[in-house]
Amino acid sequence: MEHPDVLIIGTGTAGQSCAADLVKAGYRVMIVEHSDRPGGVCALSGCQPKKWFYEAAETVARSHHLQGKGITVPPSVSWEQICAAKNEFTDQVPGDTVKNLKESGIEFLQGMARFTGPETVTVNNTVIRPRYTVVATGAIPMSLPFAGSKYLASSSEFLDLKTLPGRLALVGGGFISFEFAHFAVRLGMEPGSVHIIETADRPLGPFDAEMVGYLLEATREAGIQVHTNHSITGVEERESGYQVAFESGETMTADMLVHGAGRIADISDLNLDTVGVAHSPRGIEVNRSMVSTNPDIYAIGDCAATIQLSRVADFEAHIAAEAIIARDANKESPLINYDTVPAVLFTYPQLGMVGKTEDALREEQIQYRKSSGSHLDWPTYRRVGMHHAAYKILVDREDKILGAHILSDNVSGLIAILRQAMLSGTPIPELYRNSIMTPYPSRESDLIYMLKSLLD
Ligand SMILES: Cc1cc2nc3c(=O)[nH]c(=O)nc-3n(C[C@H](O)[C@H](O)[C@H](O)COP(=O)(O)OP(=O)(O)OC[C@H]3O[C@@H](n4cnc5c(N)ncnc54)[C@H](O)[C@@H]3O)c2cc1C
Ligand SMILES: NC(=O)c1ccc[n+]([C@@H]2O[C@H](COP(=O)([O-])OP(=O)(O)OC[C@H]3O[C@@H](n4cnc5c(N)ncnc54)[C@H](O)[C@@H]3O)[C@@H](O)[C@H]2O)c1
Repeated sequence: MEHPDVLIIGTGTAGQSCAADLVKAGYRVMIVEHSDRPGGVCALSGCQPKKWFYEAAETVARSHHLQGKGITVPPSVSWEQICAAKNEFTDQVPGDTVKNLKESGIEFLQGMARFTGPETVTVNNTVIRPRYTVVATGAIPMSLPFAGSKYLASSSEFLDLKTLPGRLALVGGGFISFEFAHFAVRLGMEPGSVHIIETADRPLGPFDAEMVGYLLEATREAGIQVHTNHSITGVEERESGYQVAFESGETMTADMLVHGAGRIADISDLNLDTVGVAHSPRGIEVNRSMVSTNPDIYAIGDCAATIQLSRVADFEAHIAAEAIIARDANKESPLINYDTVPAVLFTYPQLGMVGKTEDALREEQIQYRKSSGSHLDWPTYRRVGMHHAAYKILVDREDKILGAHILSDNVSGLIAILRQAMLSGTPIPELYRNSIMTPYPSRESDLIYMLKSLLD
């Protein structure tokens, strides 16, 4: 029997961050991983690898916009080279992960972890009785309710393709489908051959509806077909390709179908019911210190019923580690706050947001003022030939930001500034004044144009 202070299940970004904090604080930490490729989704098949495709796609898209503005021949693309560069990165991840864990003094155990008693976890034949367990098992594509869903490839399989298919249908109109569709049409697929199939009446539910509308214009202009209100009833493999049947009676044929219809917590094999950990299809229920309904078991990252983003997973990991340390020291637990979680969709243009959408403010009957603009023809966008850029900033009665939404070719800088203003409660007049002396001309120096109408 092993008796670590803390057992962490999963070596993704959440598990690694939590383990690093706890070992630094002097805890005996053991981490378990069942995959023969430790390191987690973000590094191996999510945020990082997809960015290799995004960067090349951005260059292609931008060069097309710049035709007639100095670019005469848009670049030609090698999918194979992008994959090789991406694989050079991902191939290092499993080895580096284990090496870093061990060098930091974290005990690494290969195997599938399961709760086998009220206070025990078993990995292979090793029984572990930790003081605390942190579940960081991530998420997997959710199972879909139609016949033939087995024909859908996962996002990881798509990122490992040797060549792009002739016709591609992405099932689900969320983050994964939009990002993949945008880079697939820039990296070799013919306009019109990429489809996004969304069951709801609009895609990208968490984003501001009006901003999504502007992104949809750019998406369609890039040659991507977006089908909303389309419920799949079945998929069949035919000689001509995969035939997708819809509730309406329509059909569509594609050479490849990819799952982009949501991911659910990877917790079904853990035996959570034996240890009294409440969970739902959204994941493990946690309080604001990441404690589950069992006080000795924490849940962080994609397996917790919170938000599935990498840096949210990391932040939750730090909160859980701090909460464990605080508990042992009889101090108050830290609490997480999700009010200013930023999200960026890596399409071209990118769509970024922080805080609330306009719909949410209306629904919650929160009074607000807004400054917004679309199809911006500021020099920033004229220079790069982008005519879909848009923004929306929502403020309360005290001039503090409630939500900010940007559609641009590089949104992260602006979203980070607006998020900092939210965190520090900076009122608009002060943010405007601080933003005058910004490096100029840049995306960020345009902020004063966005804020000006809010000064009245
Ligand atoms: C295609 C794609 C693109 C993405 N892009 C972005 C992005 O641009 N920005 C962003 O913020 N987020 C992005 N995300 C989301 C981000 O990847 C996740 O939020 C993040 O990886 C979650 O980390 P995690 O540590 O919670 O889980 P994971 O990284 O999934 O790690 C969980 C680990 O636990 C292991 N495990 C599971 N069960 C057990 C068990 N019983 N015993 C032992 N080990 C177990 C798994 O094998 C895995 O290694 C993307 C996701 C995908 C799929
Ligand atoms: N840039 C980023 O930060 C980034 C990129 C990729 C993924 N992610 C994370 O990974 C998570 C999973 O991504 P995702 O794109 O799979 O999910 P998602 O939750 O973003 O979108 C899923 C979409 O699929 C739709 N859907 C559900 N069932 C369907 C069906 N049967 N047919 C058609 N449509 C259906 C939903 O209505 C929804 O719009 C995201 O929620 C996000 O948190 C983040």
